Amino acid sequence: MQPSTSVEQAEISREQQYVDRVYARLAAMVESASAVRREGRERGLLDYTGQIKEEDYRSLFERDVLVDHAVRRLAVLDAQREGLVFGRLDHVGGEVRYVGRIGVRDAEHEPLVLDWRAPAAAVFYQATAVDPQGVVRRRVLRSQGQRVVGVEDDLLDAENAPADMHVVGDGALMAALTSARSGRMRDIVATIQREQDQVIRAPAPGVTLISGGPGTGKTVVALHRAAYLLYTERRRIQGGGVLVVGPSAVFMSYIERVLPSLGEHEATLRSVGEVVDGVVADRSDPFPCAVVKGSARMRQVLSRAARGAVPGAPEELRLYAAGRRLALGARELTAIRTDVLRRGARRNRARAEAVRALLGALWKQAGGAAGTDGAGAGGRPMSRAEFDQDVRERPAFTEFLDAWWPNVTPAEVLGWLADRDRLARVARGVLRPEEVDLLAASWSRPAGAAPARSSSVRGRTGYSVEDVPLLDELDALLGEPVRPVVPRDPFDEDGGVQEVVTSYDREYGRSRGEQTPQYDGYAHVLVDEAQDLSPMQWRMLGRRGRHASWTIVGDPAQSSWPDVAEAEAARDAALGVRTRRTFHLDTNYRNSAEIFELAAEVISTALPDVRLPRAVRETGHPPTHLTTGADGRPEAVRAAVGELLDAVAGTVGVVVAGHRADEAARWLADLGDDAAARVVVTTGLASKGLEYDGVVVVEPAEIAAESPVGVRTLYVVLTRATQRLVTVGADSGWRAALTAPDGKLTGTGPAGVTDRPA
Ligand SMILES: Nc1ncnc2c1ncn2[C@@H]1O[C@H](COP(=O)(O)OP(=O)(O)OP(=O)(O)O)[C@@H](O)[C@H]1O
Repeated sequence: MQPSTSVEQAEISREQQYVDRVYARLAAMVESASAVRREGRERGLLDYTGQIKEEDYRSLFERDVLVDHAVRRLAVLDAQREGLVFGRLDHVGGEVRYVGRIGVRDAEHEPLVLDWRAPAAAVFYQATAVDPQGVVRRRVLRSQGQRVVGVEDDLLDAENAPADMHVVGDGALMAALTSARSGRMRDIVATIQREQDQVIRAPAPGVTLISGGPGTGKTVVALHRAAYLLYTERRRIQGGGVLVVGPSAVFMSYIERVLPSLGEHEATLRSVGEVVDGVVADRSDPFPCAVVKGSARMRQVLSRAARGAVPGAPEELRLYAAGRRLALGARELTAIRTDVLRRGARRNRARAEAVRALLGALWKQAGGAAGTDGAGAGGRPMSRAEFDQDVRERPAFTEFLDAWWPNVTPAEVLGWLADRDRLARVARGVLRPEEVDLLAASWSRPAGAAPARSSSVRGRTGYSVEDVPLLDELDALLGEPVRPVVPRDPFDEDGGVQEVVTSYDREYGRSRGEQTPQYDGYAHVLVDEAQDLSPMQWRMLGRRGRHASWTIVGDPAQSSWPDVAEAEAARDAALGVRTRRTFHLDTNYRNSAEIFELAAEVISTALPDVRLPRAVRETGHPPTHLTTGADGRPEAVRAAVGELLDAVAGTVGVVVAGHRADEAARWLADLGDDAAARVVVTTGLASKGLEYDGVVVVEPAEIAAESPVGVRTLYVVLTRATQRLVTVGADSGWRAALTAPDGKLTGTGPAGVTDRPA
């Protein structure tokens, strides 16, 4: 049973034969789904003239079902070309099963490949040598395209292995972990570990909380869980959809291929700055301002702001009705507005109530309430209904109303708060004066600032990520304006027919790159890097998953949100009383043991009780520290990047404090095409969730100093590298200072570290 090259080649050829058979069958399945789609399209090419006949509707409906089914099928089949079959199980007694990204049956309906998510495939991930669960040998097939290039075996039950069974390969997991990173996350479907599989297959209802240190696979596991739930609960979940929320747009593009590679296209991926439909947040506020905007105290500020008078609104209503001059002054108008909105009414929904209150006040002034001298043109007393009708039709009233109680958008209300005095009034007793200054300044930035007036929340840029939950809160407080109900012809072009051809249109629309609409009532919400969410962000997400099941991924030790208790309270409010299931992952699959040792030392000093994961891989390359002096920084960084480009096959990340990002990009601008393709300059906060084969950390002390919880950000930064880590500092004091309890210098860096002057 010793591995040898020729034995391995023979095993690969044998597997290739099977894999070829599966691809041939897949081609036949694609052809038959394409034929169905063609037929559906042909049925749809009806030449309408005048009225549509009922049988045409039936035909359109059937076409829709056909196209819908065929298109979904093709999307699944098309996505699975690469490495379709990745696993094989040899059971006691000789039965062999193959596991793949999707299930494939032969023409007689016999299974050729089990879908990895099917219950029968679970054993592929769960069986171990201690508990083989009837499996003798587990084999992972490594492929490039449709070609099998390697096999990696685990012998789980030597006693039951037949004499002619070969066991080859060095282990699939190590091969996967040491392979070069491309800048896009890959799925791990072939090498999911047992404890990860338990999280992926946990029951759907309620809340699944996944914690674990850096690199423990939280993100990748959560994404596989989403694919698993879409498979096992397709009916429930497809109705509302899955929302996946991550920290940044860069992170979302880093993970965007994982679900499609698992055959799933149904999830909506949004960074936390893009959760509100149509709002594009293209920057983050500086830390002190972000902390105020994220705080739960903003609820009260916004609630007061949403109830305030519209700037420039008339302070008096004067009109002639019921034979009298009537007038309501500023105090009466304020009292009416306050009263209408006090009862929790949403401003844009409460216009009718405001009108009723105005009419009531005018009627009272006209003496109507006393029933004495309300009189029509001919001296006849006016009824209340006549009075109301009369007032409503007067231009003085309608013009007043449009100016006094217009529909207001969240963007407008946020814009009002750029006025410091107004903000100070609504924030009285809630925010400190210096906090008011920060916010007013952030909203009154001249160019690209949150616009003071716009027609809608949608389609605007210039907001910060921290503004987005505030806009969403205001949207909830203001409500959608009540629209007049226009009766619709159920068969008109824009109504009925559109409904009937939905799938056809959707498919056609997709090919033209159209966006699918956003749903607010998601069936499942997956939140990554949840430790960083502010209370206001939790409220925003809570509105999108009122009836959803949730998967929440986070690591408190990596948190950049200062008030953990406040954020947890907001999270608990968003999740309500749903059942919770918690999982903790303990193995760091990303970092080499040498690199993680340094990161562990840094975080343990700041958070002595932190539960650290175990890094499984040794490379023999401890981190290198370059001390540059004041002027040598650019040259040292360039040299370090050059060395890393030679040392690793994949990506190199250069991580700096926020204020150095532009200058660092300039240092590296002319390193050539290879560097342009593989090197990324990023900041501590922006590197969350990402990974690179080599990492250069520039001035770690500056990253740690960026916020009161900057040491946690530095911990994040020090855990981004898979293979090599270099730090560059003007002096070497940062290590001693960071790892010294109470800020005292210890004089020595962590063990196993190579020091070098640059
Ligand atoms: N079972 C596995 N097989 C192969 N690779 C794995 C496995 N589990 C995790 N990995 C790899 O480990 C790396 C870290 O995974 P991931 O980014 O999901 O970790 P994380 O816990 O979210 O990290 P962080 O908290 O630092 O963002 C990724 O490259 C991932 O593909």
